[in-house]
Amino acid sequence: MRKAIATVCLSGSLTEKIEAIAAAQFKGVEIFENDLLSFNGTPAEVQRMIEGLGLQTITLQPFRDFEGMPEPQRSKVFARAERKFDVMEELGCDLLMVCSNVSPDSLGGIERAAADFHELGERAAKRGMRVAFEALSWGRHIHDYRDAWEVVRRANHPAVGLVLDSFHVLARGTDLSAIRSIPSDKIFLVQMADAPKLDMDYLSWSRHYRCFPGQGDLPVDAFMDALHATGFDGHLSLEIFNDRFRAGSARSVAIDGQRSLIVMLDELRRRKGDVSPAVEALPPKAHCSGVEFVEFAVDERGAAGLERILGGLGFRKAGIHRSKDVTRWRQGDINIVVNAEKEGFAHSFNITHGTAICALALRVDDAPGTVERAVTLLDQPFQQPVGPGEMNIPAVRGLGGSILYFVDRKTGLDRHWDVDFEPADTEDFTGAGLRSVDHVSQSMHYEEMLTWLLFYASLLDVRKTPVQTVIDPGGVVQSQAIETPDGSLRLILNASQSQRTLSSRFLSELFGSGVQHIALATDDIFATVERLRANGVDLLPIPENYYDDLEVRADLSADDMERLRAASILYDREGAAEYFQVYTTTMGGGFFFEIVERRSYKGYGAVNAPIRLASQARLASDMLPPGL
Ligand SMILES: O=C(O)c1ccc(O)c(O)c1
Ligand SMILES: [Mg+2]
Repeated sequence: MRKAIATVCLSGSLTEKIEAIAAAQFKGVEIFENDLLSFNGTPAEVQRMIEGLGLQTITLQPFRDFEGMPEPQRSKVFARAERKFDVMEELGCDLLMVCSNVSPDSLGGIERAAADFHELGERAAKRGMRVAFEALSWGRHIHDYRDAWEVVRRANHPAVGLVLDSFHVLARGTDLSAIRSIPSDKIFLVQMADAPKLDMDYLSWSRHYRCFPGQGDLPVDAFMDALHATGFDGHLSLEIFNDRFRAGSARSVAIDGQRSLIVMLDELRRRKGDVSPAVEALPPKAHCSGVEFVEFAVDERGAAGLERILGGLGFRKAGIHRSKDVTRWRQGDINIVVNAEKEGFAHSFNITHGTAICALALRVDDAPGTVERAVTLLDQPFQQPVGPGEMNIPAVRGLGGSILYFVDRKTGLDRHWDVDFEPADTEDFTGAGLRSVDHVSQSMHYEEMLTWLLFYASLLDVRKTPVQTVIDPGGVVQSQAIETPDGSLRLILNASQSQRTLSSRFLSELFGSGVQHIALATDDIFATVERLRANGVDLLPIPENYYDDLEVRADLSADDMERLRAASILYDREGAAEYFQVYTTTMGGGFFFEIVERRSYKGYGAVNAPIRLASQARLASDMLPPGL
C-alpha cells in the first residue's frame, strides 16, 4: 500500500503543507479543493511543486452534491464536473473524488445514482480520467459504504470506483464483512482516520475530532483486516479534519501521520504475515518494566534546594558520578539523578527551564532495539559525549526537548550505577517508606497532546485510558494516562486550552512542556506522612469541606476519617479498591511530588483532582512558593 495524506490534515499554506508532506516521506498527496482555490498560482504551478518534491497528486477532492440531482441542476452538475477535469489535467491528477450528496434537492435511488455515475465515468474516460465515490456518514441518501459500492457496481464502468473512508465506515459501526468481497481493482482509494469515542452527530465528529490511526478509539485494525482480505494495494491516504492539527506544526503533524501508518501497517503485517507491497518489519514494541531513574537539571543553588527536599522525602545520596558533577539519590526502587554539570545537555536544559526534569530512563527488555524501533518511527535519537569507561545509554528526544533513556539487562546497561557512580553515604538510614515511581505526569500544549500520545503508544507496549476532563479553578484540563498492563509504567499527559490552569501556568513558568509532578508509591501512607512531617516537609493543605463530604460519601469509620483529615490525605474508592494521595507544596517553577498508596486501585483519583488543583491555586496566590 502506498502512503499518502490529504492537504486538509495540515496547517499553513498549500506550499507549506506540500513541503511538510514531502519531508515526512509520503509518496502521494490528496489535494483538498479549498487548498487549491486559496493558492495564489496556477494548478500547473502546484503540479510542478508537487513533482519537484517527488510527490504525486492522487486525487482532487471533494466533488460535492453530484448524484441524484433532478434537472435543471443535473446538467449543471455535469458542467461543473467538466470544469474540474480541466483543472485536474493541469494538476496532473487523474482521479476525482465524489462524496455522497447532502443536498435536500437530491433524489434517492441506487439506479438513478448508478446512471449518473455511469455517465460521469464516460465523460472522465474520454479525458483519460477516473472518478471514485465515497459515502459520507451523513450523506442524504447514501451514507453506508455498501450502498456506495452498489452504486459503483451498477454504474458498471471501468472509470468508476469506490472510496473507502475508515471514519465513515467505523463511525456508524457498519458491519465490515462486505468489504472483503469488493474486488480490489474497484477500490480506487482508501482514506484512513481514527477518532475518539464521542456521542455526537457524524458531521461535527468528523470535521473536528478525527485523528491518526492509534490516537483514537475506532477499530481501525478490524477495518485494515477486512481491506487486507481484498488484496488492495493502492493508495492508503490519511484524511484528518482536526482542530488541533490545524493549529499545530505542519511538519510535526505530517511526521505523526507517517508514524501512525508505519505502526498500523506493521501491526497488520504481524497479524496477517504479509502486506502488499511489503513493509519494513519494525523491532517489536518495547516491554517496559518501570522507571529506572528521573534526572533533574540543576545549577548550584538549585542543587542545594532540591537535595534538601529529597532529604526531607527520605532519599539518601547513594552515589557520586565518577567524572561528572552528578549525584544519585535513592529510596526503595526509586532513583533520582541530580545533574549539576556546567556544560552539556543538562546544563543547557537548566539554563532554559531552571530546576526541572531533563530526562527519564525506562527499564525495557531491549534498549538498542527500542531505539532502533524509535528511529524507524522517525523519532529523534539522542547522543551525547560519554567519558572513558562510562556507559553509553541509548536514548531518544522526548517531550519538551527532554531525553528518554532506555536501560536493559540484556545488554548489561543495568550495570550503569556501578560503572558510572562511586557509592556514597552508606551510614544507617531509615527513609520514609517510598518504594517506587507510581506515575509521571507531564504537562504539554493542547496541540501537542496527540503527538506525545502517539510517540509513547507507538514505541512502548502500553495502553491508553480514555481522556478525562478535570476542572481546574482556571479552566478545564484534559488528562490521559498511558500505562503498561501490569502498571509498572504509568505516564499521564495533561493539557489545557486555558492559559490560567496550573497545567498551562507550569508551561509558561518552565518555558515549555515537561514533567510537572512525580507520584511515588508507599505501602503505608500514614507512616510516610508522619516521617515527612518530622522531616519538616510542607504538605498541601486540604479544606475541611472535602472531609465533611468524604465522610458521608466513603462510608469510613470515624477513626479512619480522622486519620485522613489529620494527614491531609485525599481518598478514593472503587469497589473494594482504595487509593490514598498526598502532595508536597510546589517548588519554584510549579513542580511537586505526590505520594500515593494503592490498595488494588487502578486509577488516578480523578475525583480528587479538582480539590488538589484548587488547593494548589489557592497556595500559589496566597504566597509565593519558596524558590529552590
Ligand atoms: O467533511 C466533508 O465534507 C468531507 C469531505 C471529503 C471527504 O473525503 C470526507 O471524508 C469528508
Ligand atoms: Mg473521506
